[in-house]
This record gives sequence, structure tokens and C-alpha cells, in this order.
Amino acid sequence: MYALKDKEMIFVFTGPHGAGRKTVAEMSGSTLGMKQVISYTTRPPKATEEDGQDYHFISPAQFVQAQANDEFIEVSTVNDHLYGIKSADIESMFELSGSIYLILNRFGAETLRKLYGDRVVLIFIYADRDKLEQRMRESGDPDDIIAKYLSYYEDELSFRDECDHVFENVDLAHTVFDLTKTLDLYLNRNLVDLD
Ligand SMILES: Nc1ncnc2c1ncn2[C@@H]1O[C@H](COP(=O)(O)OP(=O)(O)OP(=O)(O)O)[C@@H](O)[C@H]1O
Ligand SMILES: Nc1nc2c(ncn2[C@@H]2O[C@H](COP(=O)(O)O)[C@@H](O)[C@H]2O)c(=O)[nH]1
Repeated sequence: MYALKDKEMIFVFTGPHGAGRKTVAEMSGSTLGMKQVISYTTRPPKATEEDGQDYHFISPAQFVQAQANDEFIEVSTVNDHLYGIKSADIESMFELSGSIYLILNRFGAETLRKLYGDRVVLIFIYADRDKLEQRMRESGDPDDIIAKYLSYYEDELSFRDECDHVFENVDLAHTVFDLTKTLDLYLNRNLVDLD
């Protein structure tokens, strides 16, 4: 397991699927110069997804081999597909930035909190069920996948009380504005006061 240095912080974005975690994390993360640690998955890529950008797409055999080599800090199964984060990627992203972020389900968020305690900030992003369904339909997800993800909605939502910050993502610009202000408080960026 990677040992965190001095001021290094890990931000974990969690919440129900389709709430906009990826969208808001990327917008605030790039504004603040944070690096994303990309997960590995055995799920096949969607038409819009790129290897190395959205996920590292690997075969089940490659995943099992990496697991046997003890490369993953955390592994989760969703809809019969494996997902995991490699310890080496956490280390290499910290070489590029003092703070990193990940987008994980509640089980991944819980594991990182157990491993790194209060050096992990849990950010819960949600929207109501109807909005999520609408967004998944607009993204072109098939009906059976939408139904599966919606079946996890209540369980994912119940995790919000265990998170440090909660944002309802209705208006994207407002969410990103509020989120960026919140993350900035953790970053000690030594800004010059121009007032
Ligand atoms: N505030 C918003 N209003 C409308 N659409 C949004 C908003 N935020 C995100 N979206 C859209 O909702 C869809 C899901 O967003 P995103 O992929 O960021 O969600 P996610 O929580 O990371 O879920 P996933 O696990 O599918 O990646 C995307 O098409 C995105 O453009
Ligand atoms: N615990 C982990 N959860 C992960 C990881 N990578 C992604 N996820 C979450 O899984 C679901 C399904 O993702 P999808 O892109 O196939 O819809 C979603 O909640 C992701 O945030 C991981 O490494 N560990």
C-alpha cells in the first residue's frame, strides 16, 4: 500500500451511478490541477469510452493475474464485472500532483477511508432517481443496464451520511462552483489575496 506523504490528500467521488460524479470531478479536478487515478475493469468499453482515459480495459485473465500479484489496493464487482485500483497508479499520480481523485462506488470509498483515514475526503454526488434515469437514457444506456443501476440507487444513497460533503447535482455550473470552492479549502494553495 502506498504511504501518503506530508500533505497528500485523496478525494473520492461517490454516489449513485449517473449522478454526474465523473463530469463534476473532471471539471473541478482540472480547474484545481488534481490528477485522476483511473480504475482497471473487465467491463467492455462503451462506444464513447477510451482505454486509459475512462478506464484501463483489461481481460478477466489479466485482472486475475494482477490480483495474484497483489497489485490492487481495492477490488469491487459490479454487474458481474471486476473493477480495481492499482497501488502503483496512486503513487505515480502523486508524483504529478499533491492531490488525487478517484470515482468509486460506496464499497471502494469505504475501503479507501479504512486504509487512509481522514486523509481521504469522501464527496457524495447525487440527483433524484428520475433525473438519473433520464441522464442514463440520454447517454444511450440500454434498458436492462439502466434497471440494474437504478436497483442500487437506495443502497448508494444510504451512504451519503458517511460522506464528508454532499452535493445535489442539478445545475452543473452551480455544482462545479460549490464543489471547487469546497475542494480548494483542503489544498493549501497559498493564494495571494488581491483585495
Ligand atoms: N447537472 C447535470 N445536468 C444534466 N446532465 C448532467 C449533469 N451532470 C452530468 N450530466 C450528464 O449525466 C450523464 C452521467 O454523468 P457522469 O458520467 O458524469 O455520471 P457518473 O455519476 O460518473 O456515472 P457513470 O458511472 O455512468 O460514469 C452524462 O451524460 C453527463 O453529461
Ligand atoms: N469500488 C470501485 N468502484 C469502481 C471502480 N471503478 C469504477 N467504480 C464504480 O463502479 C460502478 C460501475 O461503473 P461503470 O463505469 O461500469 O458504470 C460506478 O459506480 C463506478 O464509479 C473501482 O476501481 N473500484
